[in-house]
Amino acid sequence: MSQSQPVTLKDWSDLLKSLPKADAAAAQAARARNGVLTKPPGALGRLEDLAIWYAGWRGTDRPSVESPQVIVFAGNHGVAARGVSAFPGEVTVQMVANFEHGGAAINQLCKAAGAALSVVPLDLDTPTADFTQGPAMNEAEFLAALAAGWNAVDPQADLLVVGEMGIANTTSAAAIYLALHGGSALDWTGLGTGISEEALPLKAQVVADGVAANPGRGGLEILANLGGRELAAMAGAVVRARVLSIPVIMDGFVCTAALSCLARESADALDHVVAGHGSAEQAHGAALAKLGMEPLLDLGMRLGEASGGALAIQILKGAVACHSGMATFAEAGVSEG
Ligand SMILES: O=C(O)c1ccc[n+]([C@@H]2O[C@H](COP(=O)([O-])O)[C@@H](O)[C@H]2O)c1
Ligand SMILES: Cc1cc2nc[nH]c2cc1C
Repeated sequence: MSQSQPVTLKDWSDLLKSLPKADAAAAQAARARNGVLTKPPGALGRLEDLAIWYAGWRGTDRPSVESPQVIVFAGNHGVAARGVSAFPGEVTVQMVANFEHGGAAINQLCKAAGAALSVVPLDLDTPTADFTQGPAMNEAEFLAALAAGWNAVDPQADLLVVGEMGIANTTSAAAIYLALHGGSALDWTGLGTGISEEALPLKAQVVADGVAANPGRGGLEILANLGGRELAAMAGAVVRARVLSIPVIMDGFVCTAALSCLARESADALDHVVAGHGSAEQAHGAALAKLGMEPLLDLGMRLGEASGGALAIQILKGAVACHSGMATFAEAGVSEG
């Protein structure tokens, strides 16, 4: 589908309200095929619905996963200066170099999954503003980050995983959840890269201050005010994937925060997205529940950098391989129950 790139905030908001739907006929045909494959009905559990979901978005009842793309967006946060992370802000740029040299977990997980990795650093020399003092990004900065996400998607990919790197961005994510869902700052604040339990109240106070300083409650508004460039870019990439009919696996706590802002703008915005894994960050389960999503994996991971999403590619590949490659009862001469 040729959808021109949104430019203004109104373009983004209009597009979110008129997103393309899955191919219902392809999904129906895939459901019928699933019903005659050589297995007891339902015996492949969630893999069955996963394959049908993928078929609907790819527009064919026997799809395959050949060209997954993983994108890691990186951004720096003004709020890092508040002492909310166990690591200093310079680790963001250092880890980007590590991604580029192949030394990070995500490099190995992409290799293992047969996925292409794109690394997109976003103005790392210019951290976003400290959101306890006002919006993290102005409109121009926010639009540039959304556009960077849009442009990073390979139109030839048949699956997209988005993830991020950004010291202090679990503070940003917690503030987004508080703004979206309410409750108390402590409900949404966790240990991130591994701050001490003693440091948690200070982090929660920064989260509360950020939400108090930024009263807007629209999804894009919250993303601009409390997010960061890498969060906005993940959102931009996921919208582009939707118009290209590329299904998406999302990563953990930070990724889910960014995409939850899209769901606030439009209830069906994440229909082409599944949750790759449940992060160990304590509020991720509640955040996924708000989206009505269950993660594919739950391995106690809390790394970010798209790692949980990249690992989940292998689950999706398994689901789609069974769906498209298995024999039917008729083909195999197996008696149905
Ligand atoms: O997304 C998650 O589930 C997640 C949970 C904990 C930490 N992270 C990663 O750790 C960094 C943010 O942690 P922090 O403590 O600096 O806010 C950032 O680079 C994230 O990719 C990510
Ligand atoms: C070393 C390190 C690696 C990461 N990868 C994603 N977030 C990260 C945060 C740190 C601190």
